[in-house]
Amino acid sequence: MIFVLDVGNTNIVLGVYEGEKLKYHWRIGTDRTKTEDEFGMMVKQLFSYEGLTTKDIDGIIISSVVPPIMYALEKMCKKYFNITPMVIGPGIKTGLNIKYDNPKEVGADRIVNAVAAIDMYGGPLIIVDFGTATTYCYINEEKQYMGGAIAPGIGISTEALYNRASKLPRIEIVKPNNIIGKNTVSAMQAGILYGYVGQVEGIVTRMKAQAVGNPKVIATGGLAPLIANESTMIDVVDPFLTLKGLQMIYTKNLE
Ligand SMILES: Nc1ncnc2c1ncn2[C@@H]1O[C@H](COP(=O)(O)OP(=O)(O)O)[C@@H](O)[C@H]1O
Ligand SMILES: CC(C)(COP(=O)(O)O)[C@@H](O)C(=O)NCCC(=O)O
Ligand SMILES: [K+]
Repeated sequence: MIFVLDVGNTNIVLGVYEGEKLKYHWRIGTDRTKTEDEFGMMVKQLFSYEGLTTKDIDGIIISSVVPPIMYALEKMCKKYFNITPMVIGPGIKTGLNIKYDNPKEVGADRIVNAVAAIDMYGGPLIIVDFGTATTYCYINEEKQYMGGAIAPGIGISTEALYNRASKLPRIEIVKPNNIIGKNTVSAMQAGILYGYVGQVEGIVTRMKAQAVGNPKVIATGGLAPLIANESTMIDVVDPFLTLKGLQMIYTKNLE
């Protein structure tokens, strides 16, 4: 079995694949202060809850957009699994043709998502990832990664709102009963949810206007289901797109 880790700015999503099947998955906070031993104990506990041990794992692959956490994570892999992990970056084949000014600048999560989505859905594609940031990636009909857009994510935008406006509370991001809010909480929920739906529709419409063919729109990330429920523009929600891409890239790099 292989162990895959997707390190985002808010959460680390971990998975165990047996062949092409995702057998287990977990989500933990991206704590930049944790040591290799703390990560090791956390992983051991998650594993043991499922009856797994570190000895069941033959290989590890990590994608990260948080460089400061990598020292502890890589050390954890060596100490507790006795495995040097593959890390998405220089030296790892992805097969992706990247048309960014500087291809090295593209976030590893965006690359991994693109690899998985191209394999599963072909091109053209628009991938929307609702993470700390909301990213939009356009993949053309020739399966080239053309670039995209990066916007502040739903969670951090909501945080900015209550941090900067004294009378606005911290709220849960859920669908309100009405677009016309009758109290502060539901007015904020309406603004955030429908504001985001509008952003997605606005950006996707503009990207589609430039695209050749009709790109399929794939959504992933923590809050994807909530937004997808409110919009007909999202064709597929795939919460495990990044984990799938990691499994595929691992296999590609074994030969
Ligand atoms: N299952 C969930 N339910 C509700 N909110 C979530 C869930 N998972 C993540 N979030 C929220 O979505 C935002 C992005 O999370 P995530 O997709 O894990 O981001 P990243 O990949 O940047 O770490 C965060 O604000 C987080 O609090
Ligand atoms: C845009 C991101 C911050 C998204 O990260 P996330 O929301 O998943 O934590 C990340 O992909 C990143 O740091 N990218 C580098 C810049 C770029 O892709 O152009
Ligand atoms: K992510």
